[in-house]
Amino acid sequence: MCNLTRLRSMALDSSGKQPEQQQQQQPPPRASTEAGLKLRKTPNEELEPDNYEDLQLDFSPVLFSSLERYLPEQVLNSTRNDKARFMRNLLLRYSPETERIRIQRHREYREKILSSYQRLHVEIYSLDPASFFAPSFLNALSQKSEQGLRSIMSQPSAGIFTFEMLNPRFCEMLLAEVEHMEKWVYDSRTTIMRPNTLNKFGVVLDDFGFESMLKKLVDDFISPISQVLFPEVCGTALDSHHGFIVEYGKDRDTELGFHVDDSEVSLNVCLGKIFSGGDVYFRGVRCDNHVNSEINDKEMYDYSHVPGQAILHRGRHRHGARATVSGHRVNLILWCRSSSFREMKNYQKDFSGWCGECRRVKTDRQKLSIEATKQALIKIGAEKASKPSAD
Ligand SMILES: O=C(O)CCC(=O)C(=O)O
Ligand SMILES: [Fe+2]
Repeated sequence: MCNLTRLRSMALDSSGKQPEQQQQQQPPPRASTEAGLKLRKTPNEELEPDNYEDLQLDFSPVLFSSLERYLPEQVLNSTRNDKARFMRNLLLRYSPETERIRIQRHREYREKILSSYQRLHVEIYSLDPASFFAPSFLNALSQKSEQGLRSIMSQPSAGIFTFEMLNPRFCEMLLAEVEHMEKWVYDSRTTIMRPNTLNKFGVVLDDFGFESMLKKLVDDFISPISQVLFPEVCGTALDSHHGFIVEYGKDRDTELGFHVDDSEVSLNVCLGKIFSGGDVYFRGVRCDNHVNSEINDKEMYDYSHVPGQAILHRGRHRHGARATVSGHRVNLILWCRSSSFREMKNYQKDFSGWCGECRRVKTDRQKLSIEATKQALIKIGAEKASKPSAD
């Protein structure tokens, strides 16, 4: 066992999405609008809510689908856009002032990018598997079987999967696009919104127009793969994401502190360039109650990045990145979330299936109770002590 420095939960600060706890909050059930319409006290369980994922909204689309079940009849009968507008206004009305300002700033930031950023490689904004992916990845997926998928996966440590994923040409184009974005940010004197609370460099791809491409990547590839590799969190599907670039090297971030991601599953792909150092270290999966518990030796795993190669791991798999000692390392990170898992987690008490510490405690308890039963049986003479007697 070794000691652990206190770990941080990475939260978003600029993506326009809510940190985990806030995202799960529902507005007060009797919240009312300016027009005086009241939300239902209980959700309409029979209603099949609309999907809001393709709309530019200030809150998670999943939140809109959940909230729709509380809408009064008068609003339910209107169009999807009208319902979205109604719910957005309601959510804004019940958000704290600081949150409202943050949402407004983020909206203006995206609008500025949309109206004046000129894309360098237009072709990488729509998913094209044949040109994005490495042949081995395409080939494995074309087999449409678990065996085909597992044939390209290495699992060097429990719950960490590595595989060749991206084509070198696609990596080059995305790297060039990122440089082009940074130049635009500098030239236009825009204050860039960073990916999360730990990275001081890097850029959110969703803000720069990659949202629908990344959504398709999650829907068609990462979600089905995760359903096979992580059934405990992806039983249904991954239905939202936060996609960004991290950068390390001289004049950039050097390393990344020990943390867990705000995701069910995280994809981390190295795009290049030439660098040394920058290994990612993993230290076991933990639930909220045990993020700072000790490390078991078996949970220690260090991974060296290779351009084009991906790591897929649980967001709750504690990790950090060591210093990039020379050169420039750039990675594509995709935090993928499942709303159904998050809803379930609210009342799911037993995490022993996936948290290393819950599992250890449960096993210890089982051992103790087996031993206690044995001792009780010995006491009442129903069983002999384990050591055979001399005669
Ligand atoms: O630098 C890396 O490879 C890890 C990045 C990471 O863990 C994150 O951004 O959440
Ligand atoms: Fe991370």
